[in-house]
Amino acid sequence: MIEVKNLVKDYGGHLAVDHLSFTIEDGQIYGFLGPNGAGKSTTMNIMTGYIGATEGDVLINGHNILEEPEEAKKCIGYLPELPPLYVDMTVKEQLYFAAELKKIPKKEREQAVSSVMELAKLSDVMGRLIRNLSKGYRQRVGLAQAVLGFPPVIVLDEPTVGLDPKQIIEIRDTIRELGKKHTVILSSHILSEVSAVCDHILIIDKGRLIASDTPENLERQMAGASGMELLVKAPKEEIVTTLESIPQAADVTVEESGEEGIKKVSIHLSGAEQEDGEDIREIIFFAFADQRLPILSMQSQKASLEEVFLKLTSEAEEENTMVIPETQEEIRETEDGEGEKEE
Ligand SMILES: Nc1ncnc2c1ncn2[C@@H]1O[C@H](COP(=O)(O)OP(=O)(O)OP(=O)(O)O)[C@@H](O)[C@H]1O
Repeated sequence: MIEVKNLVKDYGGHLAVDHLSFTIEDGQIYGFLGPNGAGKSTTMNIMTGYIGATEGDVLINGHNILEEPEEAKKCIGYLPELPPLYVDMTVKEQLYFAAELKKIPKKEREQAVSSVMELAKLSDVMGRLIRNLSKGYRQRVGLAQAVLGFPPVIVLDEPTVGLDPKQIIEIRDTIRELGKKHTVILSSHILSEVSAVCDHILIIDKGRLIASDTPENLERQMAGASGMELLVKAPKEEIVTTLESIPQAADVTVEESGEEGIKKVSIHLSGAEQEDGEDIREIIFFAFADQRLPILSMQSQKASLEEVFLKLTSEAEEENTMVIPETQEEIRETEDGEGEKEE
């Protein structure tokens, strides 16, 4: 289990991570989702002991990454955004070198290296120099390196960035395979990427956690952003009056459909008003039927996960517009985020 408690990273006045807390349970695939600059890499770098935090704690299986870095790091394999590879080494040399750094006992190294080469499908290129490998193969070497020794937790920062569609599918399959026996945390700014492989999604924006749930629950939670579109044969006033009796119909627009006497009705449904088990389609149907107003068509519009993501991140944006830098100095700091640079 990983516990991230009240994590803060301040890059000289620019809060890249802003009091972030979450828990990662064992044996699941977690997606760390957020737009560019949300603070994903910074958080992952802190969680894996690459850089320090300004405030807060990270406990990996009970070991504090700052106080017991060796114990904590033993539990984690990390693929950073730019995998550290020696271009003058062959794939095999690189992996043996990584095995040595990870203190895998000498007699176990051969077995450890060959099993990760098999997992990352590198056996055919084991003798090639890394400088001669394609981006996709380099990524696989980085992944193999992270997985070496099969630590319980695997952290992957944007594992598919820059890969072609075939390579993306291959890496996803490998991640799914890893997820059977390991806790996997991967970051991405692409929603479809995360929803394709993850059991749980953490959405982060401007260094803050704005949602944490299963992909299904996130979609359900957003039922409020869903709506209905109807074609109704009735005058506008009667449509509006009929819909006034339905509390869930929060926002209604009635337009000409193009066909005489038929109106196009768009209903925005308010999630807060919806009760479990009730089907809004039936409620709307009977409301119009009672008034003898024929519905000619009815279509539900469910919020996609993409919309959930956009809505949540834009809500966070709106909240943030309240914080206006006052001095020129603050403006400059906010714009370039310069400060204590860490590599
Ligand atoms: N060493 C640094 N010094 C100053 N600011 C930094 C440094 N590293 C990152 N930042 C800033 O911190 C914020 C978060 O960056 P981070 O790389 O963690 O985001 P991210 O979510 O991983 O984005 P991306 O998907 O673009 O990598 C950004 O505004 C970035 O410019």
